[in-house]
Amino acid sequence: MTTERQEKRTQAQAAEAAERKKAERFVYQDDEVMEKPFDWAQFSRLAAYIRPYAKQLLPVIIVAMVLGTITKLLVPLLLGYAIDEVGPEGGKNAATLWTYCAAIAGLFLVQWGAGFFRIRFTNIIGQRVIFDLRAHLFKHIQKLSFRFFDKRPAGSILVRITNDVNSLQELFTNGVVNLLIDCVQLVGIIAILLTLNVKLGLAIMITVPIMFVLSTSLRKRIRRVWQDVRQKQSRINSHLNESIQGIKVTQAYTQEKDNMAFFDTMNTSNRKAWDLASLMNQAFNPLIEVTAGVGSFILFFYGAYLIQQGELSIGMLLAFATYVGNFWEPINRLGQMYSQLLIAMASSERIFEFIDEEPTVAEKREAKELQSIKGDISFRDVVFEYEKNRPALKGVSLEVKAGQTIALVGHTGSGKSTFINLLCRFYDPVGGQVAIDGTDIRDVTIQSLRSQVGIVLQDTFIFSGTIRDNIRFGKLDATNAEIEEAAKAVGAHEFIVNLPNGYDTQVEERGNVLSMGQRQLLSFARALLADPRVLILDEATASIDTETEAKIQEALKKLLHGRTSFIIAHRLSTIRNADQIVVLDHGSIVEQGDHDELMRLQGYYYGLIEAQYRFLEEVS
Ligand SMILES: Nc1ncnc2c1ncn2[C@@H]1O[C@H](COP(=O)(O)OP(=O)(O)OP(=O)(O)O)[C@@H](O)[C@H]1O
Repeated sequence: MTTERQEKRTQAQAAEAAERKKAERFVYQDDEVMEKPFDWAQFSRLAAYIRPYAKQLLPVIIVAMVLGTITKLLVPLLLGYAIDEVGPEGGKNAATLWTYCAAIAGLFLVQWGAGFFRIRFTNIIGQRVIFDLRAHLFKHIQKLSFRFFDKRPAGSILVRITNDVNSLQELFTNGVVNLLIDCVQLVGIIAILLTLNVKLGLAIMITVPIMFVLSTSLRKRIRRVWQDVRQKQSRINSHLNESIQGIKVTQAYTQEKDNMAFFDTMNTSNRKAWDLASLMNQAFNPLIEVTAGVGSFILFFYGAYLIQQGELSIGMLLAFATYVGNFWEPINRLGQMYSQLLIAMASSERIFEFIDEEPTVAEKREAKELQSIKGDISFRDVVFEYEKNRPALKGVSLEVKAGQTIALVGHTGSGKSTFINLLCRFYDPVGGQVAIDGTDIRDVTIQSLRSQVGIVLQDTFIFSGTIRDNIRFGKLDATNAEIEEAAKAVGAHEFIVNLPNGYDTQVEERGNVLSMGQRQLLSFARALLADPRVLILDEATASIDTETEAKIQEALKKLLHGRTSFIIAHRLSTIRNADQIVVLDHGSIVEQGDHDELMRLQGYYYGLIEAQYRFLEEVS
């Protein structure tokens, strides 16, 4: 029997290990803490977003809140008095009853009106605050430097702008006001209960500590299991995102089955966490009800005794019963609110972490506008490292005359993209200087620099919108005629007019409906329209058909004409036509000159070209 059990256990352990191994393929870091302790400094920072609307809207909310609470507290009292006065001992007539009825109806009306205005105005404030916070965050993120994005996956940035901001929404729309209302209501009820009858009031309050202990200890556990659910859900989301983005690779390597199995594991674990969480929730609510039931039991039992003793009237007992009913509601809600507050604390901490991030490429206070440039570029002993003590450029010096075309070549990781990143000032060098027309690019405004430096990336980014909009991205105020002219100049017009809606054809995000060559031509048109004095081009490595290749070469000639250009070149034809070829290796310029000079040298460049020829011969 024992050996059987042992065998079963070993089998289970083996299965678990296999699952773990499978799960190791995808690692999703749960660096995002779901809850944080309450922090005043952070709360007041959040509250600062309310300030612009406070003067206008807060008075209405406060008046509505106070009116709503007072009327709610008055109703049971009036009910009690009505019963006592009209009852056998009071001896008043039906007219008194009608007066009470009218008064109570009036109170309900006021309560409704107050509730209406309170909800309306808190929602307005909540929405405005979230709108401002999201805008502030997005605006700030747009300004951040590449270093910031190097460290973070796009998904996690997205989560902060969407989920974290949303989790604050509930807090701002209802949370804070409800919290205040509940506190005021609780204090009010306790005061009324003790005033009406101290003995009965105190007797009922015995249940408060029980309720409090139950509520806080259980809620803590419930919070933890819900936290687990959220974490598992967020992992599923990350995996979904990755799976959809990488679906082509998954299908190409026929990994669907494994992928599905992994997803199943995550999905199951999420379901189990959910089951546990909802089970605990279900256990919690009846427990609260039972405790409330104990309160009611004390109320009626002890209340009846006090009536017998002549210390309490029937009306007051009924009033008590209504108050006690209203008593558990805020206590229960306060617990929920507390969880919400802790989640909001974690979210706001993450949001402020981004907002506090300073762009590493900062603009000097005294930065000048870079006037219309000629296009002379110099790199003077430029040193750069992405990570400490791992230089990506080791003292690079280069002089380029306006209008020249420079081909940057070198093995992968030699520093070509880094060179370009520094020229666009996506990063600042740690040593040396990059200058345009003799001016250090750190002394000018980023906007005036980048508006004169155009960049065409290898992986052309196509935004969702029309073809026309995508070209217009180069110059937002371009007319349709200018757009078509640019497209014609680079030879893109022909394929565009053959699309179903010509220039108005909708292309989805990343331009999946367009071929590689078409996307390139589109990005050339975009760059030509922008008409920058300095052009940077990361040439696509993928080979395309010879006809498109010829078109692209033709377009390139147009694009490069009359501007200083830097091309991370992969095509021999582009390299040959360059005025200067700069060969980089391990972050240093190892050779420099035109094609013939470098070939004669039979050095590094010669080796690169030879290797390319050999490769082409082997392939063909
Ligand atoms: N964001 C980054 N963070 C850390 N290191 C980086 C980063 N980008 C590049 N590097 C490192 O800097 C060095 C130079 O990279 P760079 O991208 O400039 O090379 P490259 O010549 O453009 O390569 P490729 O031809 O493959 O694009 C490499 O060692 C690379 O690993």
